[in-house]
Amino acid sequence: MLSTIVVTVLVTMLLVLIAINVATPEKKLERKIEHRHSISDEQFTREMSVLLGPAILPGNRIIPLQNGNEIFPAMLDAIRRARTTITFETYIYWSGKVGREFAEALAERARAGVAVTVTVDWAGSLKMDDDLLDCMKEAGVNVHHYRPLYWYSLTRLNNRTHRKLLVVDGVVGFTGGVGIADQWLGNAEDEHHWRDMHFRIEGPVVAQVQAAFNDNWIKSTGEVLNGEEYFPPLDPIGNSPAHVFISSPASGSESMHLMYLMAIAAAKESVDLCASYFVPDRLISQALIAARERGVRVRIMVPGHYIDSFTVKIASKACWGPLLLAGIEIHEYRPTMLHLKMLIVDREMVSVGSTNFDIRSFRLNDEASLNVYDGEFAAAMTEVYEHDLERAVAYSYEAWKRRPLKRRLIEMFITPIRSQI
Ligand SMILES: O=P(O)(O)OC[C@H](O)CO
Repeated sequence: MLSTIVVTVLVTMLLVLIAINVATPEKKLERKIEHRHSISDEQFTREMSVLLGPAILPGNRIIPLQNGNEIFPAMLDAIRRARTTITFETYIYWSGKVGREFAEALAERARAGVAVTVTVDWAGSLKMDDDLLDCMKEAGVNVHHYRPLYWYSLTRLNNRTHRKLLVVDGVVGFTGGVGIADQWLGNAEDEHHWRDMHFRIEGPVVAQVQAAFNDNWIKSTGEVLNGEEYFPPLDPIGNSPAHVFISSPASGSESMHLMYLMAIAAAKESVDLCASYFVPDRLISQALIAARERGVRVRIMVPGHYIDSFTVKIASKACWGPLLLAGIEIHEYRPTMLHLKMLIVDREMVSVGSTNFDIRSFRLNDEASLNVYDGEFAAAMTEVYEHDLERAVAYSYEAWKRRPLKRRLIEMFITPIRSQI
């Protein structure tokens, strides 16, 4: 009898100890970041460099690509010109015309002797037929599924790689919002062709894109891809200072969150945000409102009627009230699904890449973003932003208050799980 009690007490203590260890994570960012310096201030870029990891490197050329019409030909052209190495990481890879073209182009290069390495997220590629994988594997492409479903990895099932990275011969890089699927074909001309941007990158910062690819490759395979064919010397080729940085729950998950908070806190004149999935947390909402209160014009562009996630649509709108009331502008893009992820601050800094403006991207997914600190580039991106804005309609606080009761009820169910969507 006594021994049963002792064993029960010991087992209970052990379970409590385990529960406390599991339920007491390290602290996340929870305090507001004050406005101390502006984007053009050297202190701002110095802090961005050291806090996010990779140094800001001068001498890059960043070419914006609009929609599938420009994005896919540019990526495929770079792949077809590869001489030594291709590294490619993507979240969405679905069967279809685009998926087939990429698989065949990658396979062709592998057959020609190029070392082709591909990381495809397991969940993001559930709609990818096996024949595309076979086509690549038979040609010698080294393809890995990121975090496939195994009984022993269930705790990591919710942490996907959402990164979108392509590097060819270590000298040309690409990142942006695009997935490998037919939704992105065309020129955003109707609801079947999404609006998105990707960026062709040349110059010293390409090495950071390569390093970002290596991060998950090492995690998946234990192998590092190095040597001159992956990291050649990269001379300055343009005028844009930039860096590429990553975030992951496995290491430095707060980088993205921190980057957005610091950039918004630094804003003096304007914050222009284009967010395909806009579900801000409390800190981000506070930061946007604080920026507005110190006179910053804050414009947020989100998808309107056309959005592929009903839950995001509901969770997003549920948080618009205080933002609109503070004078923040929210515009709904009309022609098609707006999938672009871009932040422009004070027409000085631009952030683009895979990162959505939601809690999943800040806390759960592996992301990679490119920050460019170049007024000329930011001005060009502001023009693009304003062109898109002409195809959007402003949403008002009055309209938000008039949301139907049914919608408010659904919001009550979705809001508690908004970090997961
Ligand atoms: O997660 P994203 O931003 O790559 O978007 C993918 C879409 O949700 C696919 O439906």
